[in-house]
Amino acid sequence: MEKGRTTIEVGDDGVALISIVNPPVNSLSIDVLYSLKDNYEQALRRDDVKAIVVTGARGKFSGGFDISAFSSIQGGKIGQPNADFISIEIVTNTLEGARKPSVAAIDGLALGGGLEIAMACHARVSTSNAQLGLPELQLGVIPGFGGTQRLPRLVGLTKALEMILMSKSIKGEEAYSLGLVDSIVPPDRLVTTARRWALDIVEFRRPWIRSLFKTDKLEPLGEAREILKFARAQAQKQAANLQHPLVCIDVIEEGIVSGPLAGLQKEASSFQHLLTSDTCKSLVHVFFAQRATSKVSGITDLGLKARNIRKIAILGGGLMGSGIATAFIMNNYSVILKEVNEDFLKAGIERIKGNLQNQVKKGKMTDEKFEKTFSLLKGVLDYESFREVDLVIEAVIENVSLKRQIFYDLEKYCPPHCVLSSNTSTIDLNLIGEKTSSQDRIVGAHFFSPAHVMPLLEIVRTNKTSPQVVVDLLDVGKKIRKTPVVVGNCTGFAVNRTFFPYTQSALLFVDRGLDVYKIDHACTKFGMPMGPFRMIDLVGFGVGVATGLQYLQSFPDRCYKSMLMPLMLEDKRSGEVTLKGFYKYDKRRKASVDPEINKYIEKSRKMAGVTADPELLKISDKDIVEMVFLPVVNEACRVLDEGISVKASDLDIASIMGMGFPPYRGGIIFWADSLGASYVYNRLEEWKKDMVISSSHAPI
Ligand SMILES: C[C@H](O)CC(=O)SCCNC(=O)CCNC(=O)[C@H](O)C(C)(C)COP(=O)(O)OP(=O)(O)OC[C@H]1O[C@@H](n2cnc3c(N)ncnc32)[C@H](O)[C@@H]1OP(=O)(O)O
Repeated sequence: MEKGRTTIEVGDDGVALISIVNPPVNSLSIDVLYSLKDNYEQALRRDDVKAIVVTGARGKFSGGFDISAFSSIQGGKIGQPNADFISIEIVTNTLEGARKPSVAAIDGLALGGGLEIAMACHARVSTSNAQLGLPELQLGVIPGFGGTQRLPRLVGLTKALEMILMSKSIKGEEAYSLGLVDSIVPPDRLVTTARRWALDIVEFRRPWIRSLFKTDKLEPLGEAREILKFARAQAQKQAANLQHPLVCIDVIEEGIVSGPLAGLQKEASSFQHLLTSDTCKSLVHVFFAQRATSKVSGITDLGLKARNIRKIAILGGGLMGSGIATAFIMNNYSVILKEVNEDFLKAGIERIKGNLQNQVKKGKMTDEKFEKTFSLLKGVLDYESFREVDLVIEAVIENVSLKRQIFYDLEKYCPPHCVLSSNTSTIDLNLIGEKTSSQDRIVGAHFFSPAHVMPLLEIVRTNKTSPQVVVDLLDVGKKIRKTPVVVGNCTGFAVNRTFFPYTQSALLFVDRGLDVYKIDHACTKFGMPMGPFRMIDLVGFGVGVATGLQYLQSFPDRCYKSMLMPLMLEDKRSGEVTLKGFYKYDKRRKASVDPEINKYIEKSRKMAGVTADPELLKISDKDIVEMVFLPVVNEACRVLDEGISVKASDLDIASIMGMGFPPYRGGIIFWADSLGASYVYNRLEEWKKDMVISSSHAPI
């Protein structure tokens, strides 16, 4: 692979154009940074150079420090970069401190270290579409090349904190209005404008600004301290387990209180320290694992090109179908929604309209865009208009014979190139396609609810699904901004199957004496958005019991048959929809504990023939988390062993995006690896001995 570098080209106007060249995103490898320093020094030495313009090759300024180097540093393959040297010697002394002015010409990306280089230049010219930001916190580190010091001085503390703590990037236009860039120009005039700007600085027609020493945008000290205090409280509230946002705030504060040079020193040492933290290792793993999901051996390496899929038909306008339709129209696809009668169709269309109206309410969609998006939807009651569709997604209720009939009909009405997919979350696709001779184009497109919000798309292939169909769906998934994982066919597929022990073990431990709310609390403290019981309430007991039955049929050897949910269902407690489940809910759906559940628990224990073990009441949150998640790890290993998932990292992404597993723990398998295989094995063996699991009563 070619090494990253920068190039230098001196024009007749006396401007040296230094370009960052390191495809695909012009990341800043150590080679690039040293080459940047060399070329700057050359420009400063040469008498024919009056000023410098820095830009990125092929319309991208830079995507920031080379993240692949993070893994190499963490794995000990290469030494730690000297952040002090890069930030102070290269970025501050050589670039910002140069005795010739420089201007950044920004197109495409200026992220992380990329924006930090641009901020060290004496002015910035940008295109309106450029994307500027400091997303380092997403990787478990903080900006390390001066970003914590220069951004607040360019845009003010409040905006800088918002951009850094939320890893929020902004477009060129907004950057201009904030003062982060000095001018917006079309791409074809970018470099010429930047050259002219640099010469104007030489000729004193424009100011020569060193952003590190700007003070006009900084709030007065007292006010700044209040803003930082608020930011600290917010950071702790949002992710109590994370340290690096707090470190970042400390570093920013240091610069404000003790001056920018002290701030730079603290930033460099903190960056260096965080680079080898567990959080950074996990988040870097997640970054690459997410990108690896769309590289599927034996499918995406065959040289197949995705076909142009434009017309989509969706069967079923229930919660899932309407969510899926929303996801497609929001990404400019024409969608036909089919229902069985006028009333259902109307309800489905209303749901989709409601989803879009929510976007408008949240300020994410204009009224005009709403009208345009909604007009992409067409409701129908028959298959006539299916003759031209490229992709069908069936999202009707989980009933095998109904689905079988639907696919039989689809084969008759849809054109032969049309991809026939099902959104089933559990049913074997071979059964669904049994009556057809189109099994090569039958595939699972399993979305997660709410489908227009949740980022994961599980693409399920059977032994007969053609690679072309998978390639097509991968492409469509990307276009509707989903992260796809390609998996094999079995009950529950990869994601739900891996996670079914999450609720199973929780139910088992409640029968054995653990407290429902203590389990949920331990899981949320670990970083889950909600514990298993709150999740069951949200999904609804009806679905919970039905899927439990499916697992019982497919995996009878390892299903725990708790009576707790069926008992509660008998009393019409079925979760959040009935305002009563494991929790009780007020009208605004706020959950609170409900002592009434104890009577069901007692009954359930009795039916299981067990008495509560008082020892279990004393166990730590760490033990609870392991008791709930290690069985999930065990199932994940089975899923890998059977080839349902081909890469462990796919399950990491699925656990994060489908189940809310905390990304800063790297995903279910990455987390298990951090504990070690023998530790996981020994703990599971321990519990197996302690708890002889009865299987004599009705399923969950
Ligand atoms: C000291 C400094 O303060 C520290 C830093 O700068 S840390 C780095 C800060 N920068 C970032 O976090 C940006 C990370 N990258 C991104 O968000 C996105 O990749 C992007 C917005 C740049 C481009 O997105 P998109 O066009 O969808 O393409 P995407 O598939 O993500 O990336 C394209 C390729 O570039 C790679 N890539 C992207 N950013 C990279 C980076 N900073 N370093 C190394 N590789 C990078 C990806 O791994 C991917 O490689 P692949 O094709 O082999 O899978």
